[in-house]
Amino acid sequence: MTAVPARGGLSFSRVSVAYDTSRGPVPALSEVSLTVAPGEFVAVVGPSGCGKSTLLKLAAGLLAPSSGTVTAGGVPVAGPGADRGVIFQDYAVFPWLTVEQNIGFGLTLSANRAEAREREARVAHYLDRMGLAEFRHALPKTLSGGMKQRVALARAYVVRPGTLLMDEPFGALDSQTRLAMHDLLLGVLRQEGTAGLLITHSVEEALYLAARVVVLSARPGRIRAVMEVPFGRARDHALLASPDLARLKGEITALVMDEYRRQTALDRRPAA
Ligand SMILES: Nc1ncnc2c1ncn2[C@@H]1O[C@H](COP(=O)(O)OP(=O)(O)OP(=O)(O)O)[C@@H](O)[C@H]1O
Repeated sequence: MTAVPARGGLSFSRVSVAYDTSRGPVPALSEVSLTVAPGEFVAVVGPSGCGKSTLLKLAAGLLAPSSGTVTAGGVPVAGPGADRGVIFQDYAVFPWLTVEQNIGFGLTLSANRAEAREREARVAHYLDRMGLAEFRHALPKTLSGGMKQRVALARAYVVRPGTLLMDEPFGALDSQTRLAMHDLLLGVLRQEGTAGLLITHSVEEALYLAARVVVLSARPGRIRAVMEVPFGRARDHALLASPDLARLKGEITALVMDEYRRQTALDRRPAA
């Protein structure tokens, strides 16, 4: 197969975020510098509350940094854009649209006749791959949580964004569906040359999907470690039983637990 061009990509340069609250500023990220190359998929792990979602919101253009710069595809992020597909953990689907209309939503506006045919084919492809073909005319309220999340994933994939931004997108899925969705994502990344940033609590998921795993420190999140994942691009389920994966999982889990303990100690400190 001819290699597809690598697309998308992100750059965070010395990015800090402090949220304004009634109790004063809450620092969430501190001096984070990270590059996701075009076509590269990077996972971020770290203790709860360390700033992972904040990092993703910056890339999505839903939040501006207090200092530092964020670019997507080489362009400064000034807000949300079609070049970035965002998937959150909470099945963000439109309740008044059918499954099929939800999946095709991002394609509707630009459709001329040739595009409309292409659009239908793409929507049908993802309805099928997500196991949702039978439910194409169903409204989201009639679907399980896991099915709604598959609709949200399909809606992001179908528009072929250069960069996918994913915040715990597989957390609510049963373990078999999760594995199937991992493989589908790997296929999308390979076929479309898509770059991405994945936030996950699962070190194993991070290692199975990503080229690099970033460990964030206790709040305010700093980069504690960046681990290269030495498994190449072709991943399969045999990897999950490999000693190499187990060793890396152990190393990364130890770092996350170390930061978790620091975070817990910080949270117990009386407010100044
Ligand atoms: N809108 C907000 N206003 C004030 N503080 C916020 C806001 N959003 C997040 N925070 C705080 O910023 C810190 C980082 O939050 P963030 O959601 O990025 O962490 P996280 O690593 O994604 O957490 P989790 O793994 O639990 O989802 C937390 O202390 C959180 O309470």
